[in-house]
Amino acid sequence: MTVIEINGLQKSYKTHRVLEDVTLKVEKGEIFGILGPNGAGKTTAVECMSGLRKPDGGTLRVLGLDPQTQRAELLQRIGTQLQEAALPDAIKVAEALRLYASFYDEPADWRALMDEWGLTEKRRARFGSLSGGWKQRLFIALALVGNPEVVFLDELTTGLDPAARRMTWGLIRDMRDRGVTVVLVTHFMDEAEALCDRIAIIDRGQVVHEGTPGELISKGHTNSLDDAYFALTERTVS
Ligand SMILES: Nc1ncnc2c1ncn2[C@@H]1O[C@H](COP(=O)(O)OP(=O)(O)OP(=O)(O)O)[C@@H](O)[C@H]1O
Repeated sequence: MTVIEINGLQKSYKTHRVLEDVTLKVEKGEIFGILGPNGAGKTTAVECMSGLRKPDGGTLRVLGLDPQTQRAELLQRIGTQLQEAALPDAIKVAEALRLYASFYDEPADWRALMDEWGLTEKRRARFGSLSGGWKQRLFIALALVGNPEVVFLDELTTGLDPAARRMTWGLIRDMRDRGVTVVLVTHFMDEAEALCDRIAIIDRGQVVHEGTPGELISKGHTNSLDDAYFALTERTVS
């Protein structure tokens, strides 16, 4: 079942055309990676999918809904990773989960979620006192508190130490195993190779390559996604 269908998506900021013509499909229950260089338009595309930005052209459906005209309904069914600035430093872990659960008509049991994601021991800790890894864990739990069918994660593991990244990968796989569709923007090729069922590489506002990690590696005639990415996008390391 297709959960996200985008055709010819266009978006400009004033005169700067960021998305030229993005076309892609995301299927239910997959981890779908979006890769591409800085400024390629990855975040803009994800923001259009979650209704945060209004596209200038093309068609876009998420769970069969138009993110612009049916945003309220869509927000009840998707989860979006918060940016760090979205939470006040003084809020406690349990308070944040309870607060975000209150935004949804049919939220998950936030106490059970807190437990499942290992956050109970930190329930009285203030957000500002958490390390990066614990903050990410809380962001994942908050993205799931509305019982979403689709979750958007944008550079979730940036800034994490290797152990925290690995732990976060496990959490993302757990999400998929519960049937949640995950859209993951990342700059880490090892992460994309380890986690993603399918990947779209966006460059200069278009999907330039799409496929499973294995398909992209074969297409690039390389042995790793990292090498394939450079071969396929013809970018050189300066
Ligand atoms: N609100 C905005 N107003 C004006 N320009 C913007 C805005 N948001 C993004 N841009 C510009 O649009 C382009 C694409 O940005 P976007 O964040 O979508 O790219 P990205 O692929 O996610 O990049 P990165 O990998 O660096 O996070 C960039 O040139 C950026 O400067």
